[in-house]
Amino acid sequence: MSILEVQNLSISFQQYTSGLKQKTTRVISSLDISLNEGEILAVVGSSGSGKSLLAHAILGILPDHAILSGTITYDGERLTPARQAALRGKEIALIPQSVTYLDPLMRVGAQVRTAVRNGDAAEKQRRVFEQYQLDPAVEKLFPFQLSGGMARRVLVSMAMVSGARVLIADEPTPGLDPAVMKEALRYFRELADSGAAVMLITHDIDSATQIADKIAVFYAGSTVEVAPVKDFEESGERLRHPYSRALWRALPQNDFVPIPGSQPKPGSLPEGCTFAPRCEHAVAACASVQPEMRELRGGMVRCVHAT
Ligand SMILES: Nc1ncnc2c1ncn2[C@@H]1O[C@H](COP(=O)(O)OP(=O)(O)OP(=O)(O)O)[C@@H](O)[C@H]1O
Ligand code: NI
Repeated sequence: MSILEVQNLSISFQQYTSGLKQKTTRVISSLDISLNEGEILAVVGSSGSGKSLLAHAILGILPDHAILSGTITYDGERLTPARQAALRGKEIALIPQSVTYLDPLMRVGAQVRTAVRNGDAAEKQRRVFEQYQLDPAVEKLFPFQLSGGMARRVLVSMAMVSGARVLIADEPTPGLDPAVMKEALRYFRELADSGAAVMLITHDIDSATQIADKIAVFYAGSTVEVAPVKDFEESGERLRHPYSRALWRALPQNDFVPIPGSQPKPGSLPEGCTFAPRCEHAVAACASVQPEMRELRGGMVRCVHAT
């Protein structure tokens, strides 16, 4: 059952260009996504495609100058800013992409303990530190005294002790050593198997295919495809969107063929399909109308040609 639904989400930023002139730049457009209990949805896509902004929109932590439209529902009820504040870190937890989200003035053991909702906080914090190979002495340290990898393990620990029903992990693994990374991924799987919904934002398609149930592919501020993980196999011929196939084929273990061109920047998005300028199947119509997301073979795709 779906626990979190994002419908027709768009996000823009209003920025001053020169003097008092304002410019509105749309960074996410008409994005739909849903998270199911018991499932891991991996979100992949290149840098700047809008993955972190989606996470921040769900948590209600976008910067003040962000303009948001569309609806986000949690447990069948619309998420308002007040509800987001009440659920944040409790029912909906984030492992942020940046370690600057730790409170600089609070010892890290105490920070992790504040995230515990049920049971013995001290005991849970000690156990989770052990699980992620953090020495008991780390408890007493402040964030600035941690290495990048340690800070990341503290962030993962905080989310893990929260007992949240929805976990959004934004690039949780870079800088972790392979053993700790494997442990974290295994734990995401366990969380999902115990009924939570997990959104794993990652550049690492390989890890995503190992633990996710579905993969959403982002491109230039929206999803171009949502596919069951089994479609990411062999040469990717079961994938629905030309960009997903290109992304899959560009991996070193596949053909290692790069995609010519680059993702358009917000503010200079093409009129029609955002991928059309790089797509070998593009026809005139692709350049004029942005395709709608539609269901196809047990997944979703935003391409008029996909069959
Ligand atoms: N506060 C902001 N003001 C203006 N533009 C922003 C702001 N935050 C993000 N953006 C723009 O929104 C777009 C999406 O950013 P986002 O951080 O969501 O990308 P991402 O997919 O998470 O990338 P990465 O993989 O590098 O983390 C980028 O073009 C970024 O420059
Ligand atoms: Ni990001």
